[in-house]
Amino acid sequence: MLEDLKKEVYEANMALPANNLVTLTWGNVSQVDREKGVFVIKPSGVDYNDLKPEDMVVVSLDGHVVEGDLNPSTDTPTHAFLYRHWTDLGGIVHTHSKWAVAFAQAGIPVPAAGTTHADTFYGDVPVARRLTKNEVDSEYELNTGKSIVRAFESEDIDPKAVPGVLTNDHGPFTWGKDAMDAVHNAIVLDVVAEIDYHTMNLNPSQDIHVPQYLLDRHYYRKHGENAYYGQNTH
Ligand SMILES: O=C(CO)[C@@H](O)[C@@H](O)COP(=O)(O)O
Repeated sequence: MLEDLKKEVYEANMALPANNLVTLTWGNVSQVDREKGVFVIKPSGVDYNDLKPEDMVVVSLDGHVVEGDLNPSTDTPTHAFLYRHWTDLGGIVHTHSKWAVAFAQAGIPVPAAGTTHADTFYGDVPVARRLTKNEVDSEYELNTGKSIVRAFESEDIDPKAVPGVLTNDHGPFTWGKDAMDAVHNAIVLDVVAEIDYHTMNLNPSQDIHVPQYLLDRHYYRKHGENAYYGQNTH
């Protein structure tokens, strides 16, 4: 069952090493089928060179394996919580991409510093707070999902407008309308984190945030009913 979705999720997973977003096996992609109430995710710890579409694991939205011979990604409870909580999400990516992890480990949001950022993220990419020992010792991955949602709700950030987060001490999660869209956002996040790192070092005393009018212009020329970037017409 779900052979087309497994193929799509496999291809999205393979796009991670192709875009230098993963080292070894440190990443995972999933995509949900809302009608069937399941999502498909990469198996845990399998070398990308050995990965096959049929290895993808089908999981229910409450996080139980429905189909597949391999253990699903260890981050499955995080994906499941995000799909349950944010019902518009179609695909989720987690990586340990280097520049985003550097910001995550420093506990610093990726600032909305220029139009490269504004094209994809309508504001800073926030950091979900460090988990407590109790949260890590019991249901670590579920609590990671909860900490992500809390970061957005406490700062009143719309997850559709800012489709990514840094989990403190761990790394980035991004999402989108489907798995490939979430991969696109993971690529952008690592690029803008690298650019921001250099911008901050070149001029440490400057507030590097892009002005609101440029943030608006760049975000909305790619998103919403008045988008005109690329082949959009209205
Ligand atoms: O950080 C970790 C494991 O410690 C995971 O996020 C990462 O390596 C990906 O794990 P999976 O291979 O998807 O189980």
